Amino acid sequence: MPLKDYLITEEPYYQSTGKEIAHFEAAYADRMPIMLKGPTGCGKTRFVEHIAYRLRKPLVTVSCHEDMTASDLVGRYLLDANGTVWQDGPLTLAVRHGAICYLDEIVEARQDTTVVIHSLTDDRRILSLEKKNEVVRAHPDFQLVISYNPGYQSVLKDLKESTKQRFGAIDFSYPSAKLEAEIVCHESGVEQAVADKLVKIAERSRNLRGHGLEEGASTRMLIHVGQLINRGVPLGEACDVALVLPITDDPDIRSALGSAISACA
Ligand SMILES: Nc1ncnc2c1ncn2[C@@H]1O[C@H](COP(=O)(O)OP(=O)(O)OP(=O)(O)O)[C@@H](O)[C@H]1O
Repeated sequence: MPLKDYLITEEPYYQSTGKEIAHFEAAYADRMPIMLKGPTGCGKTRFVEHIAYRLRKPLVTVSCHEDMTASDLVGRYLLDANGTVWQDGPLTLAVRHGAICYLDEIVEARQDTTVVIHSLTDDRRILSLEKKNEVVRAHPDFQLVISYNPGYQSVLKDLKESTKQRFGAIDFSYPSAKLEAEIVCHESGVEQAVADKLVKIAERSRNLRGHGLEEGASTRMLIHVGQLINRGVPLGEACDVALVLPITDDPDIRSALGSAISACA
């Protein structure tokens, strides 16, 4: 099994927040490409890990960035003692061997990269390795999943309509307060009462979105705060280190967050 290192053998902890598991599994039955939409740190990656485990499929994850080229995805010739050898990139690996390929923040990647996925995400289901002069037909189990944060997009940096329209989409947002507190307890080890406070603080920070903050505190940030508290750092200081300072440099917003923290602590 060439992709055995990519199989998730232990069930990743995931709290479902709606019908996302059923919708994904229905889409997977037809290998429909899926886009996970939502803010940073709200559980998209954890969800796809959980789904890959449920479906018993290997998961190949690629974090996209602006310097990423098509070759980083599909592969390239490398020099070795015997001359040049072809090395499959992560996408080609997934296509050949039937993994779920998760392209995180694909909009960050250059246009030539996004175009590579077009022939894979319509009924052709093929990947052209132009440098190798090979066309790879997707394994029947292959599925493409991308993530997309609508908050970050601008006219200059957005997926082309012809890319978007190849995907079904599942919306993610922060979990309800009760669920989010449960997640923070589970992931950081803090008590319920502390997790409840952190979730209240996060809610207040999310209300500042569009009023000086690009995004409010994510579930991931709350877990970081909880982890510091678990190491003996007082709540206010933990919030400073893992929430206020990373999220903004604006003194007014820092002070607004500080007041929210004092009110909830
Ligand atoms: N529904 C959930 N069930 C379990 N854990 C969750 C859930 N939502 C968030 N988490 C926790 O929050 C952390 C951050 O979530 P995750 O890495 O999945 O975010 P993301 O949406 O993929 O972020 P990014 O867009 O920045 O990659 C996870 O490692 C996990 O600990």
